[in-house]
Amino acid sequence: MGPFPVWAIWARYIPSLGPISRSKFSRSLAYSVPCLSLWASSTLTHSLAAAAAAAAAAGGHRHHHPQQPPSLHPPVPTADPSSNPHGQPRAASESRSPPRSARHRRPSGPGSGCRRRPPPDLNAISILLTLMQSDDSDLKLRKFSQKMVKICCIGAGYVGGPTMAVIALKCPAIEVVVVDISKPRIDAWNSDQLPIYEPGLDEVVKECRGRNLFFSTDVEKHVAEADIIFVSVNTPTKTRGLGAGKAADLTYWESAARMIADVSKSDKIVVEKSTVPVKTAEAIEKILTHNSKGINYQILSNPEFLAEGTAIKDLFKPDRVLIGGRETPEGKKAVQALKEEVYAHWVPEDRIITTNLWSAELSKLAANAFLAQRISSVNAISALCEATGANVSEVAYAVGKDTRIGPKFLNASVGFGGSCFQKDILNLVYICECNGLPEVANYWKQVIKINDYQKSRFVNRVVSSMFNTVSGKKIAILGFAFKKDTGDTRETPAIDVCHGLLGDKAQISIYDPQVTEDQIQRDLSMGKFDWDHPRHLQPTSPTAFKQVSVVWDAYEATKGAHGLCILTEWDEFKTLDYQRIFDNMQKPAFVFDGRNVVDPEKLREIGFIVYSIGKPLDAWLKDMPAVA
Ligand SMILES: NC(=O)c1ccc[n+]([C@@H]2O[C@H](COP(=O)([O-])OP(=O)(O)OC[C@H]3O[C@@H](n4cnc5c(N)ncnc54)[C@H](O)[C@@H]3O)[C@@H](O)[C@H]2O)c1
Ligand SMILES: O=c1ccn([C@@H]2O[C@H](COP(=O)(O)OP(=O)(O)O[C@H]3O[C@H](CO)[C@@H](O)[C@H](O)[C@H]3O)[C@@H](O)[C@H]2O)c(=O)[nH]1
Repeated sequence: MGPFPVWAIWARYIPSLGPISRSKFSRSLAYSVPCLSLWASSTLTHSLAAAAAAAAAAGGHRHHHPQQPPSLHPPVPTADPSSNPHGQPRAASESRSPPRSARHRRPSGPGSGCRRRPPPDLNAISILLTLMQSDDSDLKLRKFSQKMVKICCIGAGYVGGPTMAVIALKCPAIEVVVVDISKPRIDAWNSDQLPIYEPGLDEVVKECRGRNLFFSTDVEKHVAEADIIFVSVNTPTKTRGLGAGKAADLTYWESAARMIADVSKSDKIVVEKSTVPVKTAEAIEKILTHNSKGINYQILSNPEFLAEGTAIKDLFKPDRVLIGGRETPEGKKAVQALKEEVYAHWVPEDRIITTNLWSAELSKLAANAFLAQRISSVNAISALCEATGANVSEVAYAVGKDTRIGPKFLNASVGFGGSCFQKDILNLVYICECNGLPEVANYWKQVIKINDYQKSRFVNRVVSSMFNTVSGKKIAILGFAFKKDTGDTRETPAIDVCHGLLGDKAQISIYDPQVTEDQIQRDLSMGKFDWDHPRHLQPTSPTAFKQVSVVWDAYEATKGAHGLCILTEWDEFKTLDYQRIFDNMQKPAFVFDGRNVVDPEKLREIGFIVYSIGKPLDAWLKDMPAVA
């Protein structure tokens, strides 16, 4: 099969979006082998052995794929400037540092934003040190280098990019190609300015790119050549039809599976990296085997547990790697192959867990539900703290000291955000409902309800404290990303807080060190769940919010403001000159700390009226209703 333009691939494999070649699909159904022969561990081993021989002949394990187009290797200087996705194809320049002087200029127009990167931190330094030490571990692992395995990852996003970069780093004998339908995103991966900001990522990519790590839009070619295919595409919440607002939309997964079936000529291990509903592997298996043309596929579930902002650290030292497969001899061999060929290169044996497929798929949803539940638990307690005079930090500390509970993930906040928690819990809720378990569904729904309550409670505090109206008042928003150390704004609580304030006609001035004006305007105008589609498919309203301005400096954002809201826990917000901020604000000057990053007592000494989530209330706030 010859090379295919990216858009053609898209149209071809998504029935609802383009003219899929249905006749072709029926044909392949007709000629597919009706009975899937045994998973060819032998066949795969043969192909691996053949590749190994080729690699040996090529003279070493730092193999460059002979067919790798040369254009993949040199950095591509610019990406589509209009691409600043909501976690989707993002212009390379967007998360990067403008010259210092430029930071004082307000960005205007789509894609004009350049954000500075925080100075190198200890985390990045420790990653560099690990990189320097990795030569040593490579030596230990040369035994694997006799085999040349080729990996292709479909989806060059927050998961596909970093995970594959780390696999390439830790497994120099494996060639890893990350493919995507988005050209701007691939261009950015091939440039000096990567499409996502993640501490330590640049160093890892620089080490491997062009050696055994490649980024390409030639999806079909690399899928056809791969032994192991990771699928790390979007799995958004459905917005229409059956299960709308809850169920996972598997359009992108299905299109990837159909494409794999169509272009494969050799046996494959297909790995679910995306977070998917339980039993997705069964559906994928059906698509692949009905189109198999005698090719053997093994489907594995290998969910990703990295958190943004610490992705590289998490990938270097995962708490666990989970691999689920069929409990057949062939399934077990595929699990072993992924374990030994890939993860055993750097992950200790006792951290690699193997399970059946459904346990692995469900564990991912369950893990996120448990994590989010902790945050909703502490946030629920934060409301009670405010009502009673208890301090949520003290309560969380005391509770977390119980070794059965533990101290992590007990920071009260304005609410959890990010692309995963809400989506995955909704997915879990839907699965429970489909399995006739409404009580279980309602239990998990409550985690999201408390999260929504926490966000609206915060907005109510702002409005009610400021004489029950913010109409025409300038409110500064410090922090828009869903957490620190990332430029990602997907499901950030800042969106809901801004909508709440805009609903009361506030004038909003936003500063975030990593998020651009274009992105913020897109976020505020996008429909619920629309953000989780590839950029070119995201519907957005063309109108920008005139009451919203985005500035490059916290002092600029707060100048003349009546109140300021801290919505992301960026370290720099701890050390701002709050006296200077106070002097330049309207009086009375309010601080609403949604992340508990400032010391409320110190700020009160300056003269601020301070609200901190779950902390004893300022005398001023005590007289105000908790709910406006
Ligand atoms: N972001 C996280 O921290 C995280 C962590 C663990 C798991 N996950 C899960 O991983 C999956 C991917 O998440 P992400 O944050 O990387 O998303 P993302 O939007 O950043 O990346 C997905 C990429 O897939 C591409 N894509 C979609 N369909 C494609 C196709 N048919 N062929 C080729 N490319 C295609 C898109 O263009 C996009 O670049 C989701 O299921 C998510 O729930 C995310
Ligand atoms: O004590 C806490 C911890 C987190 N948060 C908030 O919770 C959200 C999610 O944070 P975090 O879990 O650190 O980031 P994610 O990148 O969303 O990672 C989660 O979602 C990923 C996608 O599935 C999983 O892979 C990770 O294991 C899981 O931690 C953010 O808004 C945080 O500010 C709190 O409010 N309080």
